[in-house]
Amino acid sequence: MPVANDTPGVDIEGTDADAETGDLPINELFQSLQGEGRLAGVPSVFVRTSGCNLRCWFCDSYHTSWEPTHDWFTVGDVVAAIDEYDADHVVLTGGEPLIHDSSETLLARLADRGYHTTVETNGTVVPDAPIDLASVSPKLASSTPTADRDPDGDGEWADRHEDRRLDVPTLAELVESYDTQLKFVVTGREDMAEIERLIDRLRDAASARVDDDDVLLMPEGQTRDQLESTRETVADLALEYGYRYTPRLHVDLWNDAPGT
Ligand SMILES: C[S@@+](CC[C@H](N)C(=O)[O-])C[C@H]1O[C@@H](n2cnc3c(N)ncnc32)[C@H](O)[C@@H]1O
Ligand SMILES: Nc1nc2[nH]cc(C(=O)O)c2c(=O)[nH]1
Ligand code: SF4
Ligand SMILES: [Mg+2]
Repeated sequence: MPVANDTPGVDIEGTDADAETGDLPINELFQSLQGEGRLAGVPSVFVRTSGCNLRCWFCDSYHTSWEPTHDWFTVGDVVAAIDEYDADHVVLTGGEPLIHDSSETLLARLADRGYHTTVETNGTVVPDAPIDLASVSPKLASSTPTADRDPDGDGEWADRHEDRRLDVPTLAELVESYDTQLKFVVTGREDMAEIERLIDRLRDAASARVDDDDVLLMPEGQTRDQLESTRETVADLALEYGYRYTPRLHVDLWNDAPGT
């Protein structure tokens, strides 16, 4: 269900509109196969919130970050919409779902109802909520929207993105609190030194283990054609470094069309 846009172009990040009402800005809600990560292939209901505290230049969900669009749903309405599907797995994504306090309420309600929940998050916020799989995608330097790569301007977001994108204590807390996969968007071999350094720092900072097979390399690409040029390189890097590779099944199957 793609939802209508009642507030075109409004930058909801940094506002507390949702905190006042308890409602969630929902960009889309649909059923598909989980396309990424450890649970790739599992039928799941996706809830995509709008608004993000980062601005990756490659964001495949442009209408939740660079130009957020959404309708406001009560948590009860979201639960009712999920219940319409015959599914055991729910994926809460965005945008950045964890910037909204009501995502915690939603996750608690879903746990009470017996759903398995995955949260797709950029790893800059630690929630207080039950989550079965924290699917954390820390953002590398190659994600920064410098003027030459900005999809929407001249690099106005670059400094804010750079300041916010990585916080090792926050990542350590996530790893300690939840069953976690670390899913890096890889643009090329140049990303590997930063990934290795970050994993080392995280292992030093966190009391929980971070195994090599909790680290997933995912090729950057919003379309089949773009993935065509990155996936083999990234698969080879996974083999070389001993990390896991994750496909992007929804791009391979449906070219990341809305609602897939
Ligand atoms: C749109 S994000 C939403 C969740 C959260 N903001 C985050 O970044 O993890 C969902 C997933 O898509 C990944 N992603 C976004 N754009 C991508 C691209 N162009 N290629 C590969 N993965 C991408 C993100 O890294 C994340 O794992
Ligand atoms: N099929 C499918 N799998 C996904 N896994 C993570 C997604 C996301 O956008 O967070 C996603 C998505 O958008 N579609
Ligand atoms: S953190 Fe996630 S939603 Fe936000 S801009 Fe990056 S990929 Fe898009
Ligand atoms: Mg996606």
